[in-house]
Amino acid sequence: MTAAYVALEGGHVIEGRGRAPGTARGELVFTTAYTGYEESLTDPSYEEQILTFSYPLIGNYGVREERFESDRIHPRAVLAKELTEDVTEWLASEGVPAVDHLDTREVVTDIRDGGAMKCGIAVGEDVTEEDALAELEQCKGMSEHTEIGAQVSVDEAEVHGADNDGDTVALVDCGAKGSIVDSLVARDATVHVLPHDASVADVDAVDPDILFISNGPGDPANYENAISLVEAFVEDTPVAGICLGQQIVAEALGGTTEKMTFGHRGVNQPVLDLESGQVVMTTQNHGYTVADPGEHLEITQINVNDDTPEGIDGIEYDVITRQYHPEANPGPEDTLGFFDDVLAMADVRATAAAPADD
Ligand SMILES: NC(=O)CC[C@H](N)C(=O)O
Repeated sequence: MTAAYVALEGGHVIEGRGRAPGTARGELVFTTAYTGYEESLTDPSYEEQILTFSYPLIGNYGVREERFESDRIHPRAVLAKELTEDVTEWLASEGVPAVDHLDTREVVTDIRDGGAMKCGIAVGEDVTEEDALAELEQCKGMSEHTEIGAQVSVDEAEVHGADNDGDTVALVDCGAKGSIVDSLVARDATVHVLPHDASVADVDAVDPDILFISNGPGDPANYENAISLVEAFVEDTPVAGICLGQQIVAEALGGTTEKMTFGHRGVNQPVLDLESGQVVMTTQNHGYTVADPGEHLEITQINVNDDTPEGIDGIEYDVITRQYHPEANPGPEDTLGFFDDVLAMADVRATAAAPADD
């Protein structure tokens, strides 16, 4: 059996069965999602993290590229109770260490008690506990990954839905999931996916109806350029954001963000809409949250479990953001209407700007 050691912050080492070999370090988090492992593993928001699946069997319906959210696996390593051959081969083919046959309840309880924590992993024929501890020793805290946006963003602008007749969206790619682009293109939008460090002139050049800030990994405070784009455009252009995007919009408009203890990761997070009183089930993957929306934004939706902000609207500006993932990959589709609401902001603007018809 291939040896596998998982060293947790504080020095506790857990042994498991080695599946995909290698060494890795990252922030240890867990997801309670029971389906959608292909979407989760290819979600760029998991960059620099080690992902524990609390659901006991991962890989039971194979691996299909059409379900991928990006072109590679983003977590640095994967832990589960049982990984199938299919998913193990996929992880191994991308050099991502994987461990199973360990007590994932113990790992999840440790994270719930201690918070998302640093972790080192060593998997292979000859590895020792010390190899995992050496990885742990070198592990940085999430907010120290100051260039994380560059690791996941496109380098050059891309256009999707070029032949569509609808709105033009400038999507600032801080690690965007593919299904966010697909959801907009399916609603007749032309989406210009711009690098995370796009300038004001780059955004102006596509003359967007909507400025959209994507999801992405790491600490929102490290996305200074995206924050400055929101500041530059919000007075004249409707702004939308998902997950990291909500946090960036809040930072830009005088709000603040903070790190949560262990965050929300799963596909059954209940969210209450404060106006309608309706609760919907949502997909989530975040470790930071908006602490204070500031005076230009109001909270419209909250998490039923812990009251954290899930939806935010602009007070005097056209802004809508969501902390959860309305694109629902994986996850329930209750929230897809968000994309219609975003694009409707452009229509309202156009109607208001049109000359009176009399
Ligand atoms: N999915 C995301 O966009 C995650 C946002 C941010 N990195 C967080 O962990 O809170």
